[in-house]
Amino acid sequence: MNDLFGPKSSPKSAPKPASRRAGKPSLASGAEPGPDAYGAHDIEVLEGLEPVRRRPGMYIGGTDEGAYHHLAAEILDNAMDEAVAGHASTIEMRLEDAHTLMVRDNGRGIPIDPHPKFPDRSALEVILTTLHAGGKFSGKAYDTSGGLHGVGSSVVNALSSKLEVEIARDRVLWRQDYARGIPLGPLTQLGNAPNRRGTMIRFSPDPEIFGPLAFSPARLYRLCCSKAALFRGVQIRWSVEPSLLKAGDETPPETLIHFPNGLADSLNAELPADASLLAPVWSGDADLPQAADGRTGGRVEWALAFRETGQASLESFCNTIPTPQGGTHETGFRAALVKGFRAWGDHRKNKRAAAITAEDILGATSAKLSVFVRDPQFQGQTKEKLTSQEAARLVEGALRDRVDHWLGGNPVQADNLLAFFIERAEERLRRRDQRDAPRKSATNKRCLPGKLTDCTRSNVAETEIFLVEGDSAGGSARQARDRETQAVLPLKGKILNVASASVDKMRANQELRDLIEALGCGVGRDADMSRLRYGRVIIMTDADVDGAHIATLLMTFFYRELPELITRGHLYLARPPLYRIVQGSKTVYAMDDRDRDRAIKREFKAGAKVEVSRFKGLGEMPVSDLKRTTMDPARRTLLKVISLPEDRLATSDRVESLMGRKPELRFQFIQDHARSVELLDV
Ligand SMILES: Nc1ncnc2c1ncn2[C@@H]1O[C@H](COP(=O)(O)OP(=O)(O)OP(=O)(O)O)[C@@H](O)[C@H]1O
Repeated sequence: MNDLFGPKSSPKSAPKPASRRAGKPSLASGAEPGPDAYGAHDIEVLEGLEPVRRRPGMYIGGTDEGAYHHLAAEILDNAMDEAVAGHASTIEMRLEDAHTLMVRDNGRGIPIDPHPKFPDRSALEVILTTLHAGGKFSGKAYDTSGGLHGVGSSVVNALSSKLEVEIARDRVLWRQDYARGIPLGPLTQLGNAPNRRGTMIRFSPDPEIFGPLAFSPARLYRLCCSKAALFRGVQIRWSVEPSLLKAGDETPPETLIHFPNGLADSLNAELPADASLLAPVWSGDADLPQAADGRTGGRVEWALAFRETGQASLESFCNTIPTPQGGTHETGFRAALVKGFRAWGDHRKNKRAAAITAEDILGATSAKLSVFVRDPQFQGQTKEKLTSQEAARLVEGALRDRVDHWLGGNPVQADNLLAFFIERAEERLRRRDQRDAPRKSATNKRCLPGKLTDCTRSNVAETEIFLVEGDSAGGSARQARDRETQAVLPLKGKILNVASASVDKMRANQELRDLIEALGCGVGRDADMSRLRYGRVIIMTDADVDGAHIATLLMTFFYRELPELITRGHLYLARPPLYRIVQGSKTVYAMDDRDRDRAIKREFKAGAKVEVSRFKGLGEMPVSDLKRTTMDPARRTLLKVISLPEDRLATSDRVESLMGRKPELRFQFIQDHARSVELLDV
């Protein structure tokens, strides 16, 4: 076996090993290191703030826009820590020019007395020029701070072409200036400051590190809003030099940001006006158990909006630091919610509640969670994930009781939510079973696509399947459907154009395969209508040009591959509205612009205000509207797709010219008919 560490050349010619006894390595005579030899001289020891400038990514996660704005967050976080500790009430952030930001607080001010370990330097200078210097290690000066590592300010200083700091303490104002982490002079007393206290930092990120990047007013403003929502005891005065706001930028040039109801205020502000909520926003806060030494154990605060439709989200924070990658506080939060709802199910003797998971709840919820804990552990300096083990237990413990109380105090609401989550859980299980079915049983011949949400009734004539455009519309349709008779199959975007595709390409296309499997009756020569699994096949796409295109592709597919679906009258088009028009308690839906204008003129009182909303797509449409206008058999209108026998030849020609392999025919048709197109929705 080769000795991996042994000499590569023959023992005879090998240089003698360097002596270790001398205490200092020596080189064998005549063996001067060549210019390429790797030795001690290659090992650099970076001192002071040099490592930050050489490897900024390690401290701020990179040198991109996110990292650039992370510098602002570091300074703002220090001011927030001062506020959360009860020493500051107002923070000011001003974007003075595209590259210069000023942050000021009215807290205690960074200490300026000489540091005991470095008596010739102020604590301020030590903080700004030394890594791992800070007042948050012991927990004496701050209970639950976002700062932990003692590097934030020094990193900002190292990466700034200039940084000015002013401290107002004991009615005296001090100032020191830095460039790239190096003090430009001593800390100097500027004079008396009888009405001022706290810290002001003005800095400009170094273009040598960040190139041409600049601050984004919108991003900084959002940062201030999200911080202010996390601590109701603080107000943030935001301003930006107005010339930095581009046309159309909705960022206010100056405003006072304050959320007296904390997370609930900010969640409400972010929810779309027409968000269909299953219950009013639920928010609250609770203390975490005290530490053994009697000091505060911290707090947890939450706000939840249970949504019938729309995008689910969970935004979490620890000690005001955003944790986009979640962590242990989220684990505790999820556990408290799921256990709470299952317990409510037990209380209601509803055994089906046992199937609920945290995903079933949070997959239909916009939520915010903020915790304040002592000595938090994060992953890395950018602190994107909380890893403190005890946070899960503390948060779950504090929240569990509150969930129980809330559900018990609002039983009707609790029952509604429970039913909704059970339905989500059962649907998830059904999907899983459908996916696993062919694997579980070799005798099960039918292999239904995983995306299909089937209906339960066995009498085929009474059932229908909705072919919908995309997963988001699929989600809404699943909620709006009648589970017994209506199935939903979401199709991803535009399906293959079968009129111009080869048979092999068609067979390989997953969307078409899913569709064929769901219908169950085969296509082409294999088609057997007696095996069709639904009485009606309904194409339901958005009421816009893309939707019409998808519907056309589907109709072409059926026309070519399963014509009997049309000739026997099984194929339909749903007619979702494009507009909802409301005046007082009256609501009217309109299919298109003309319909809308006519409705406004004829159906509503003239002069009074009407509210018109345009549905961006089926996925955005509130479930109740989708059900009422498009899916409920008692109230909807469907268009039946027909092909008259005498027209078949003409239809076939037209399909070939519009959808087939000869684009020149399509072009000719568009030219011939361009004048008859009145309105194009693009
Ligand atoms: N605005 C401020 N008011 C009072 N003290 C401050 C302020 N900003 C910074 N300090 C003091 O300076 C110390 C160092 O701050 P720095 O930002 O370098 O690190 P940190 O906040 O302790 O930890 P982290 O590196 O995790 O942010 C803080 O611990 C605090 O004692």
